[in-house]
Amino acid sequence: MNLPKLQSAQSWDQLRKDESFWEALRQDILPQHLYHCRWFGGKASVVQQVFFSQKLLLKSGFQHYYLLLIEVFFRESYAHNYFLPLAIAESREKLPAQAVLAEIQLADGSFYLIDAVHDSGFHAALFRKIVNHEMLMEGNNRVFFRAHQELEMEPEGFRSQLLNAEQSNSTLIIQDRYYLKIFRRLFRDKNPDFEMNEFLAQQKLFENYPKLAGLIWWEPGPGVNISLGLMQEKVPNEGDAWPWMLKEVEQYFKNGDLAGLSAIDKWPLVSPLKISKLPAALQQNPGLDFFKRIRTLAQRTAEMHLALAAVKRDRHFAPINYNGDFTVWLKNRLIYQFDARYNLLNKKLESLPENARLLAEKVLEQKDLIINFILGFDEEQLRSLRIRIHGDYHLGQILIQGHDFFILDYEGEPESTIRDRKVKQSPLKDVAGLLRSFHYAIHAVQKNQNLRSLEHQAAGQSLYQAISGVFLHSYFKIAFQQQLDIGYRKEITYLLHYFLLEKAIYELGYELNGRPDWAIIPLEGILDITDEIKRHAY
Ligand SMILES: Nc1ncnc2c1ncn2[C@@H]1O[C@H](COP(=O)(O)OP(=O)(O)O)[C@@H](O)[C@H]1O
Ligand SMILES: O=P(O)(O)O[C@H]1O[C@H](CO)[C@@H](O[C@H]2O[C@H](CO)[C@@H](O)[C@H](O)[C@H]2O)[C@H](O)[C@H]1O
Repeated sequence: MNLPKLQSAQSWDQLRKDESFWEALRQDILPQHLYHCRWFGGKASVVQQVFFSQKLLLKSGFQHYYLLLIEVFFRESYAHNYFLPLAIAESREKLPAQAVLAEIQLADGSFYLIDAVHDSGFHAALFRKIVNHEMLMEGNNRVFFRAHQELEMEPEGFRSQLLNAEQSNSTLIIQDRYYLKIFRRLFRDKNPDFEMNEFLAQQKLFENYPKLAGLIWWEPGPGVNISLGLMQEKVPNEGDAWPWMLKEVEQYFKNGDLAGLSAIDKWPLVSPLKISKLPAALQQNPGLDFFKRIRTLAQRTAEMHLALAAVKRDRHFAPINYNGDFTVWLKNRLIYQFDARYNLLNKKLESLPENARLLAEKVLEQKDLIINFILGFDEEQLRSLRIRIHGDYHLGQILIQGHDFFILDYEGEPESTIRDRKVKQSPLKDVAGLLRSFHYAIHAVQKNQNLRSLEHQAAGQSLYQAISGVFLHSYFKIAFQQQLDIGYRKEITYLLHYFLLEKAIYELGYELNGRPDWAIIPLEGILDITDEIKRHAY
């Protein structure tokens, strides 16, 4: 690849002085470079201008790095802020192409200008600064590094690596003990992941999340906290719960007496079910051990919510009632989202495979029912409380450790603004997220293995209602015993229907934009839920 070239008469550590260098970087290099970055969320838009809103020099021994806050303006009249740390490298041999911005000729030599997350010296510098509680400062412009436990640099040398996952952030694994998540898209506010982890760490009521080890944030002026980094202890694990569930579902279809499993009576989507009441065929396959694990997952979910609901004094976390403002916000947001999805679906209809197109047409026919249901939300009918929730709860956010589960990534729904992600919601919204994820896993296996017979579909439905039922039974039991206010029975059913529909609509957009061959799953989900809504005649 032909790299752009930049030059300066200054050395790397004095480069601040050379305005023309930064102008060239801002105007000629960054607008193109951003499109190669995984974390850049504006790929579907056209970059018009890039500005540096802040620039600080980070020194660590003889190494120098520049920390940049960049503001990207799009032709579509909106803007994003990102964090871009810069380093120089003498060679680009071991670097992935997207790590390198330009070749640069400076007073102290020729280098490659790179994203500093690819430089292990930068990892060590960040960690050292966290360990020592350091601060970078130029006037009122400050970056804080704070450890949340006793940390030390390992004497026999520092080890780190950049996690190579499809991510919207950059994660460093440090000394194989800590995960340092560096937020790339920035907001003039605490990131919810940062805020929720700080809260859970102070409060010590919930155990099954990665323990907080350190934080990094930027204060460009008094009272402004821009979260830059969140460091947590590594949770030893056997992978996340998504592949685990896929494997269980695959086994289920492989081992199963399909005739018996598909003959099981159907029951409503959100009914709790005691393990001992499971039909015999399901007690054998996938088996009681599997359902006990689902019970543990429900317990951890309820414990997370109990911890998030426990503090009354902190206004960011104190549980609150439903009110008119919330209802207006919820309806507007969901109607807007549904409209956008409806139009997108119409636009993509012809390009969808035959089976997806048939489902899409059915979903399009449900437009009035869906809109009426969304607009029917009435806070006067609701007695339960709203709390801070996980917000993007699915099987991929849960790590498996032995027979237990750890819950990660409290950043909230990626498409929402930071303010929207912090709005207090029913904890049942998270529960609905996970129920959708169970549905996803079953349908993903059916899709990948082409298990499309009526028997396979009915056996899939039996499994889905059993997993959901066992999860709900256990979650409700703990919620009722420990006074987590999720509402009276009818309210719970209504809220679960509402959030199942909301999540499936969200997923439809996510899939149509990112992986259209998966769109069939939320389409099926929406149709299941609209059937239930019709049965309840809300
Ligand atoms: N503390 C941790 N312990 C073990 N694995 C972790 C930890 N934090 C993150 N991971 C791994 O990194 C992946 C991405 O982390 P996550 O917080 O979900 O980042 P992102 O918000 O960018 O998706 C997780 O799915 C998990 O596999
Ligand atoms: O990347 P994030 O963890 O923030 O979540 C986004 O990507 C998820 C896909 O990986 C998406 O989840 C959807 O697909 C999952 C299976 O891949 C499934 O378990 C979820 O239920 C389904 O919503 C998630 O919605 C999106 O925010």
